[in-house]
Amino acid sequence: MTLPTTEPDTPPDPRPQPGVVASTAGSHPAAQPAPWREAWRDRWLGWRDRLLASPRFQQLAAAFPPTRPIARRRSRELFDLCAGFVYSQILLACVRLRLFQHLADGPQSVAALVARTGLGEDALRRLLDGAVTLRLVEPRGRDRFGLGVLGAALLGNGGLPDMIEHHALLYADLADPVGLLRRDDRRDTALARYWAYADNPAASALPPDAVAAYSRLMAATQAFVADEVLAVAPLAGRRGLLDVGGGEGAFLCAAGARHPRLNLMLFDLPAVAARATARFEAAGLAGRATAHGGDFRVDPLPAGADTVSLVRVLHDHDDDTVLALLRAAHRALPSGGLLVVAEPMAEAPGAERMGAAYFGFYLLAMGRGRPRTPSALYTLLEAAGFPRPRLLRSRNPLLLQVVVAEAGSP
Ligand SMILES: CC(C)=CCC/C(C)=C/CC/C(C)=C/C=C/C(C)=C/C=C/C=C(C)/C=C/C=C(C)/C=C/C=C(C)/C=C/CC(C)(C)O
Ligand SMILES: C[S@@+](CC[C@H](N)C(=O)[O-])C[C@H]1O[C@@H](n2cnc3c(N)ncnc32)[C@H](O)[C@@H]1O
Repeated sequence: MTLPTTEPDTPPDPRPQPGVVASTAGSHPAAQPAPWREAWRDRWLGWRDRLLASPRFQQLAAAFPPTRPIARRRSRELFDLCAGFVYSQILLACVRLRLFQHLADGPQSVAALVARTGLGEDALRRLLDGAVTLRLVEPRGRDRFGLGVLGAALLGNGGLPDMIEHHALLYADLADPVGLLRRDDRRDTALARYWAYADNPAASALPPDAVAAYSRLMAATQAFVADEVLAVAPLAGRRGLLDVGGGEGAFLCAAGARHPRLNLMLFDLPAVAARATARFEAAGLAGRATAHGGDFRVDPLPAGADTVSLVRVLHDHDDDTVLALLRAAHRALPSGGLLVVAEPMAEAPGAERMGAAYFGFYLLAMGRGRPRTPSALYTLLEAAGFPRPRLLRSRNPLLLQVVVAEAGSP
C-alpha cells in the first residue's frame, strides 16, 4: 500500500449550512453544487473514510515517519474527546477546593496545600499531577506547586468558577445524552429547573428564590460579557438604554459607568427586576436607572429609550418568541432607534464548538432555544422591522458576538 505523505483533508462543504431559518440578510443563498460534483465528492470522501477506518492503514501511518505526526495528532484529538469529561471534573475539583485561590499569592508546598484543602497527601498529589498536565498548576521545584498558565487565566475571569460549579447540573443532564435527545418533555432536567423561566408560561409569577441562583450567576459572569459588548457597541451619543432580560442590572451598571449621560432602563421578570432595583440603589444609580417587571412574551416593553439591548437573551428562546420579542422592541423604539443583540452565536470563527456543541446541548438540556448564526438572526431581525442588521467585529467570538440594527419606520 502506498501511504499518502499528507493527510487527506476534508474539502470545504459547499452545501448551505444548517441554520434555524434560511438567511435573507442581504447575502446570497449558497449555490447548490452540481450533481456530478457531489458524486465526485462522495467518492473521494468515501475513499478517505475507508482508509482512515482501516486498522492496517492506522498502523502503517503510525509507523511511517512522515505520517507519524499526523497519526499522533489524530489519536490525541480522539483521546481528548474520549477523556474530556475527566479533565472537566479535575477542573471542578480544583475549583471546589479553591486550589487557584490558595496559589494566588505564590507557590505552596504540598504540606501547606494538604492543610488548606483538607485532602490526604496521596489524593492531593494525584489531583496536582492531573492538574499539571492540564496546565492548571505548575511544579515549582522541591515539592512546591504554583499556578499554571490556565489556572492563572481562570483567576482573572471573575465568575468562571461559578460557571464551572453550575456545570454539575449540565453534567447530570448529559449522563444519558441519547435519552436527552429522545425526550419530548425536557422540563424535568436539572438545567430546566435551574433556569426556571425556560418553557414556563407562568414565569412572571416566579418567586424570588426561584430566580436568585441564575440571576447571581449571570451577574457574576457579566464582567467579561459587559467588557466585550461595551467595547464594540456604538452607544456614544445615545440618550437612553433599555436592557431587556437585563437580569439584576450588572450590564446596565457597567454601561452607565462607561457612558455617564445614558439614562438606564431594565425589563425582566418581576422577581428579577426587584433584584435590579436593589442593585441600582446599592450602586447609587437609583435616580438614573429604573427596573420594570413583566413578561416580554405578553407585556409591552417600556418606551422612552433610543436603544434596546438584548444580552444573552434570544438564544434561550424559540423563533416564535424571539420574533415576538423583537417586534416588541421595535414598538418600544423610535424610528432609527438602535437594537444591540449580544450573545454567543453559532459558527463563530474559531469557536465553532462553543456554538453547535456546547450551547447546542446546553440549550437542549434547558429545554428551549438554540445558538443562532448571525444570518439566522438577520432573518428574524428583518422580519421584525430592523432592516440591514450587521455583525460587529468581536474581540473574542468565543464569549459572544454582537449584531446591531436600526429600527425601520413602522
Ligand atoms: C506574559 C507572558 C509570559 C506571555 C504573554 C502571552 C500572552 C499574551 C498570553 C495571554 C494570556 C491571557 C491574557 C489569557 C487570557 C485568557 C482568557 C481571557 C480566557 C478566558 C476564558 C473564558 C472562558 C473559558 C469562558 C467560558 C464561558 C462559559 C463556559 C460560558 C457559559 C455561559 C453560559 C452557560 C450562559 C448561560 C446563559 C443562557 C442560559 C444560555 O442564556
Ligand atoms: C440568560 S439571562 C441573561 C441576563 C443578562 N442579560 C445577562 O446577560 O447577564 C436571561 C434573562 O432573561 C430573563 N427572562 C427570561 N424570560 C423572560 C420573560 N419571558 N420576560 C422577561 N424576562 C425574561 C431572565 O429572567 C434572565 O434574567
